[in-house]
Amino acid sequence: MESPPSSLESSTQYSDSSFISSQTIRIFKIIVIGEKNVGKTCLTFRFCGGSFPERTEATIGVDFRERSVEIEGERIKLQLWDTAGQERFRRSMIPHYYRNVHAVVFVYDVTRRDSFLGLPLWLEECQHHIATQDIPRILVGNKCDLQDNIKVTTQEAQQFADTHGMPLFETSAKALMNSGDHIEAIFLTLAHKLYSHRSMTVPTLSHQQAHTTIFVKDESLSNEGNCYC
Ligand SMILES: Nc1nc2c(ncn2[C@@H]2O[C@H](COP(=O)(O)OP(=O)(O)OP(=O)(O)O)[C@@H](O)[C@H]2O)c(=O)[nH]1
Ligand SMILES: [Mg+2]
Repeated sequence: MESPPSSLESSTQYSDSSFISSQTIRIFKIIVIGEKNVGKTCLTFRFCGGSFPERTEATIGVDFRERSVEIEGERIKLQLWDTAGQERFRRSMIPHYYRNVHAVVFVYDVTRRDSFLGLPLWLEECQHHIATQDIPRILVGNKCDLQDNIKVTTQEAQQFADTHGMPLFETSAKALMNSGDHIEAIFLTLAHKLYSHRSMTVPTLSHQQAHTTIFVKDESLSNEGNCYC
């Protein structure tokens, strides 16, 4: 599979184009994984696009989103891999998801117990495909705006997170949580972890905004004719 495009949806841009042409920038690959419909696309869109998408469709293969942030005076690029939750849309992509990954975001839906109870399988998959187990990982419970329908308590989620050595964030891609932008804070926390953890330095290619989807070839998708991976 080709490398993902270097420049995608982002709410942050450089203002000085001379800076872009003369600098390199560290790029961090972050995969966002979890059951279908937990809100992976909405969370990544919200962080990179700034808003809650009106409408989403099941992710097929992977969508790339990217955002530059400044940490302690250094501009770094977070490349978010918004992965497919549905088995048939992700099966053949799994090795690509995990290759050279720098951080993992596990997402569950606080209104769906199955998405929480399935987390051990996602961790197992991750463990199976990543050689180094010390990369930053975080757990995100999404859809906290649906307060009357919460099926996973903070306590049990925290216990699970503690057991697996991950910080837990409960949030909503839809609503503003607390006073500030909670989603922003979650990804920036991860960015700080990455900044002081490990890195990959590659030249920056472009500052144009774009958005690209890679479709996955899967025999079970009888009507999906195009494959670009
Ligand atoms: N109320 C509420 N709905 C949400 C939230 N996040 C996502 N949704 C809704 O949940 C549904 C699924 O969201 P997606 O972001 O497409 O889910 P996904 O995890 O990317 O799903 P797959 O791509 O199939 O794996 C959509 O109808 C969203 O509008 C949230 O924070 N609150
Ligand atoms: Mg999706």
